Amino acid sequence: MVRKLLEYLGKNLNVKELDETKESLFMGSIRVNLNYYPICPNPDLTVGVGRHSDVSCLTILLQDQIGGLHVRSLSSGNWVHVPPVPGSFVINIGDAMQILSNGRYKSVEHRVLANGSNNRISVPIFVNPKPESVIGPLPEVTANGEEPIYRDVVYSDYVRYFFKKAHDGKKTVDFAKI
Ligand SMILES: O=C(O)CCC(=O)C(=O)O
Ligand SMILES: [Fe+2]
Repeated sequence: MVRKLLEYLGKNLNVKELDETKESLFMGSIRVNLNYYPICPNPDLTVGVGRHSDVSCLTILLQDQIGGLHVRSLSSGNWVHVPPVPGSFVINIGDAMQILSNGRYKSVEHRVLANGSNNRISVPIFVNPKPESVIGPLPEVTANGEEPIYRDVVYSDYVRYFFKKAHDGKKTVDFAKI
């Protein structure tokens, strides 16, 4: 499924096929997290997860029936609840895809609200470049003379920068801005 999605997203970027090089950029390493959000006695004073975008190319998220995930609308800036739909995944674009696509795809800012009456579990699968990959706007994207707006960065440096600081919305992407 991930491969199909990436092939489809790649077509829009002039990437004809997911050869070995592209495979290591788009899906060279996978990380699975298990998130547990216990009932919170003070949900109004607490965040579940602060606002951030994922450093992945794609995130495939399985959430339970409780809800609480919000994504930020690019057009209005409003937070939009992502209601759980049984048997479905939430698919999010991450920062690596934004950088590789020279900003054509935008990583989604999201957060999780604390819940005063239910425990919640979520399982994100982060589909990432290989740690040692150098990521920057793909040659297929800039071939038409489009100015790159991101520089080349080693993916593990990008991830290290993300984890060094508190969640701060979409600011991590600035690390790769020219
Ligand atoms: O729990 C969720 O729905 C999302 C968690 C999340 O954003 C993350 O682990 O990066
Ligand atoms: Fe996330």
